[in-house]
Amino acid sequence: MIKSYSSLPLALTCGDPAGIGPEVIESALAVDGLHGRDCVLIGPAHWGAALSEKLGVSFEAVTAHRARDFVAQPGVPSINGASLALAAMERAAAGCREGRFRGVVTGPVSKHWLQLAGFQFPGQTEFFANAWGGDPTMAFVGRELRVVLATWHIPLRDVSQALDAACLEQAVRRAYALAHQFGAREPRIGVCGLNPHAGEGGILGLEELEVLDPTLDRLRAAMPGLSRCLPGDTVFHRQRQGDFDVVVAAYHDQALAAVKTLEFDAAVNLTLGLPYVRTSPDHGTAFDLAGAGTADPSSFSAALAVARNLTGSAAKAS
Ligand SMILES: NC(=O)c1ccc[n+]([C@@H]2O[C@H](COP(=O)([O-])OP(=O)(O)OC[C@H]3O[C@@H](n4cnc5c(N)ncnc54)[C@H](O)[C@@H]3O)[C@@H](O)[C@H]2O)c1
Ligand SMILES: N[C@H](C(=O)O)[C@H](O)COP(=O)(O)O
Repeated sequence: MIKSYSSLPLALTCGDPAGIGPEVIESALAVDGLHGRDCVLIGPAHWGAALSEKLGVSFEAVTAHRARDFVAQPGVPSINGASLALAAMERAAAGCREGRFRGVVTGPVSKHWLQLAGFQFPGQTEFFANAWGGDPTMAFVGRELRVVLATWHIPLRDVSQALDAACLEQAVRRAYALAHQFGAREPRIGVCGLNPHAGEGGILGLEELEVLDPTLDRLRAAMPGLSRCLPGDTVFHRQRQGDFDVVVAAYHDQALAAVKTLEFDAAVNLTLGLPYVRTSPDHGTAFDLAGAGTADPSSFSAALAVARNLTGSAAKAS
């Protein structure tokens, strides 16, 4: 009998084993209604075996590429730890392609340490796009905030050039689809300008007048709820008041400063445009906290919930 898609497990990757990934996964699963029984953990043997015994969750062990017996110390990042995190991502990506997993929730990794271990991508978003095919878009969904990024892992000085009509159109279309997916019948999309006060009529920058607003004006025929460029400093305030289903941000920190300030515990990093669902908590490796047992697992729990929502739950909560 062919397994239905929604009966496949979700892969949960450990993230950097010296960061808070392993412990937030453990804490999240301990209070999870399913105890992760619709999931497969991927990470270091000692961690996964203990959790598997405690919660009955399935587990696949991976090792650092060149040090099979490496054991990470919390708070002490290393090339071997990053290599193990990468092995977990590789296993999860391959498992989706092979029809073993229905999606992936990734633990946080350090881009810096991954690069030292030979990783060729700016982040996990680009890694999974390369592994699966597809043209990714970074998005965050929280309690009240939903935001799609037009650009993300690029230096700030390159944003103006990258933010052309095609880039903005893709972000707007994905924001529109995301709003639909989350139940909006006639999506209202608020779009941040690039410059202070959305350029203030050209006094503070010309990108809005020359590129962004003409693109939005063209797209509005098919998407009547699409704004013109709005000042990025107030658009999230307006979203919380209920004006927009999804906001499109021009660049990484325009979105994430708001998201992480207001909803650090609740927001989820969701990669759009890929053939499989991939979510992640909004926080990083927090090496400064690892091992203390105080890391908040809420964003990981939320990432798991969003992945379940988008892929269909595989089992009944106990
Ligand atoms: N999902 C991901 O893979 C992801 C997301 C963001 C950052 N990162 C990576 O993480 C590394 C560290 O990034 P950073 O220092 O900018 O951000 P960070 O999120 O790791 O830490 C920022 C601050 O928030 C605290 N914090 C983070 N998560 C917490 C939690 N669950 N509970 C309580 N406090 C928490 C940390 O102790 C720290 O003070 C970087 O290499 C970055 O690339 C990865
Ligand atoms: N840009 C994300 C954030 O700040 O939360 C984060 O770095 C994760 O990116 P990837 O999921 O592509 O690794």
